[in-house]
Amino acid sequence: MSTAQEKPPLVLASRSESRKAMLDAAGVPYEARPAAIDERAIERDLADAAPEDIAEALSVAKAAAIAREDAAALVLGSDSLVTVEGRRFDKPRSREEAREHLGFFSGRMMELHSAAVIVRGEGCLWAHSDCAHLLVRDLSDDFIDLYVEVEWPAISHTVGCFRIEAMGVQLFERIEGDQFTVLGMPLLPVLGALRDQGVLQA
Ligand SMILES: Nc1nc2c(ncn2[C@H]2C[C@H](O)[C@@H](COP(=O)(O)OP(=O)(O)OP(=O)(O)O)O2)c(=O)[nH]1
Repeated sequence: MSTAQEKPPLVLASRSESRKAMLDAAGVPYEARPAAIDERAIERDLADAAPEDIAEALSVAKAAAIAREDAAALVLGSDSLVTVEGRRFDKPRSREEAREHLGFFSGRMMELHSAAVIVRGEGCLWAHSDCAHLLVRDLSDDFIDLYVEVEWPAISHTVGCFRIEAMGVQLFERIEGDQFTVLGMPLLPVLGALRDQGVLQA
């Protein structure tokens, strides 16, 4: 007799293909359930907070939204945001906005903050944030036009207007920091927390 499908012990409160790809590649059993939260409203309430605190708060909001629906679930939430010289950038809403963002990034240092949390019921069991530094080279207008034509609409789903695993790598002179943080989630600390929670074999 077939046994009921084992319910994966972990819920990823995200629609992010990048985060799902990281967990899939790492062999982490999970179920993805995107959280419907108003990120912009939360960011407005946290306008003066440090970027890492905003990323952590958004991660908690996503995970808590799912945990409210399923009190037994262990829920992983994550968020990434980009700042350049103190100015925060969300995902571009149009080709034109992507070109504007890239024009501002040119020649400047980008900070990519990625946070992750684990929530069960009302409680946040674990939280972590990390920051990577990406030095954007001087970008010509012709390059920006070509880049946006090639990478749109994929970059409409990414903070910083780039996929590092695709043509986005051409934006940078130097990258300092964890590769997974750049991809959108501090995976190594997440795996450690999942071992502590018994989701993964220690
Ligand atoms: N493929 C790819 N995605 C990246 C890269 N850097 C950042 N991202 C993605 C990861 C996230 O999906 C997105 C950051 O936006 P958010 O943190 O708001 O997550 P998103 O709205 O995608 O999903 P979620 O809110 O978690 O349901 O940017 C990269 O280099 N490559």
